[in-house]
Amino acid sequence: MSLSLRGRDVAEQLKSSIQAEVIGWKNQDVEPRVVTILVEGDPASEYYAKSKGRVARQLGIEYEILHFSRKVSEEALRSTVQKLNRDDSVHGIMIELPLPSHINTLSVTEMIEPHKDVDGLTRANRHANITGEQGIYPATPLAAVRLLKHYGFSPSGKHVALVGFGQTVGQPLFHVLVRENATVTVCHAGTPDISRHTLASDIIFVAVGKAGLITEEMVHDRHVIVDAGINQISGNEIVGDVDPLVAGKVRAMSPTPGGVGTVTTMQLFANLMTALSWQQNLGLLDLTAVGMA
Ligand SMILES: NC(=O)C1=CN([C@@H]2O[C@H](COP(=O)(O)OP(=O)(O)OC[C@H]3O[C@@H](n4cnc5c(N)ncnc54)[C@H](OP(=O)(O)O)[C@@H]3O)[C@@H](O)[C@H]2O)C=CC1
Ligand SMILES: Nc1nc(=O)c2c([nH]1)NC[C@@H]1CN(c3ccc(C(=O)N[C@@H](CCC(=O)O)C(=O)O)cc3)C=[N+]21
Repeated sequence: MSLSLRGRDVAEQLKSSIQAEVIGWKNQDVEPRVVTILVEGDPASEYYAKSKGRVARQLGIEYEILHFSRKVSEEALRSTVQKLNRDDSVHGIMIELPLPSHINTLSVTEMIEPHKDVDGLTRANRHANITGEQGIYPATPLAAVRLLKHYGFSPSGKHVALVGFGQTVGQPLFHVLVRENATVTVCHAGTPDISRHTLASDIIFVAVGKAGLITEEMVHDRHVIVDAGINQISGNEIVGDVDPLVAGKVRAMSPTPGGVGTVTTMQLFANLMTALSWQQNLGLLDLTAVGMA
């Protein structure tokens, strides 16, 4: 029987520690507050913006969605971000991606004050993740590693096959894994024989966005697999990048839904706590200690 790396317990544990921190801030008269910029028209973005709101409520964090029409100008979004940067009652700013094609995404995300950039999207925070300096690192990579470590699997000294080197997950995850002392082989669309690399690895992380990409022939029975992929198939069904048949062939695997995504939402608010300490000049938390709840 293979082990299912479910995210729920991990998220619950993280939730308790965030709740305690929120109470700590409120005792100091700081009301943790985040604002999400949502350009209407992308159903997935609207769904995630709302689900983050539900989690925020459970945590006692104030959460506001600013809605914009699809025709919104780049300048309007940039000036909104600037206004939020200056507002001391706002501790975190999130922009739902993707933005409509007439908007240069980077020109908007770069406006976010790095101390309020809970998604870790800005150049300053991306760079911090590469060098290991103080910063806010992207939530999904932190969530993926947190999930793995929660179940007692350490990437340290292990050979990891990382499949997918995208901006949101794979690329930042590479740096987190190397800092965790893993030896990482990166596979992407240009890699001819991915199975060669997965079969030589101990742990597989996958974040591509292609259902059924990782098949039975690509795994062995000692593999631990963390699947961050999200694919919407037939109507509302969500699946990962790993063929479901693989689950029975490996030592452990994260399910989708119920795996990395569940932890990601909570990790965003853990990032907000990091942002708050940074803003209040109390020094950053140790971001490399993703295994510490
Ligand atoms: N669980 C969660 O909380 C989250 C999940 N996601 C999901 O993670 C996935 C990745 O997202 P993101 O980082 O934005 O990815 P991108 O779309 O930016 O990049 C995709 C990556 O996959 C690679 N790739 C494409 N086709 C193949 C293939 N056939 N074989 C191997 N590699 C391939 C690309 O290669 P190349 O570099 O050569 O083009 C690229 O590196 C998506 O499914 C997304 O929905 C995203 C955010 C949060
Ligand atoms: N800069 C940026 N950062 C992101 O973090 C980011 C992004 N862009 N673009 C879109 C994707 C998508 N994303 C998800 C977050 C949580 C769940 C989640 O909670 N999933 C649950 C529930 C799914 C369901 O309700 O069926 C699960 O997998 O179990 C999913 C997907 C973040 N994204």
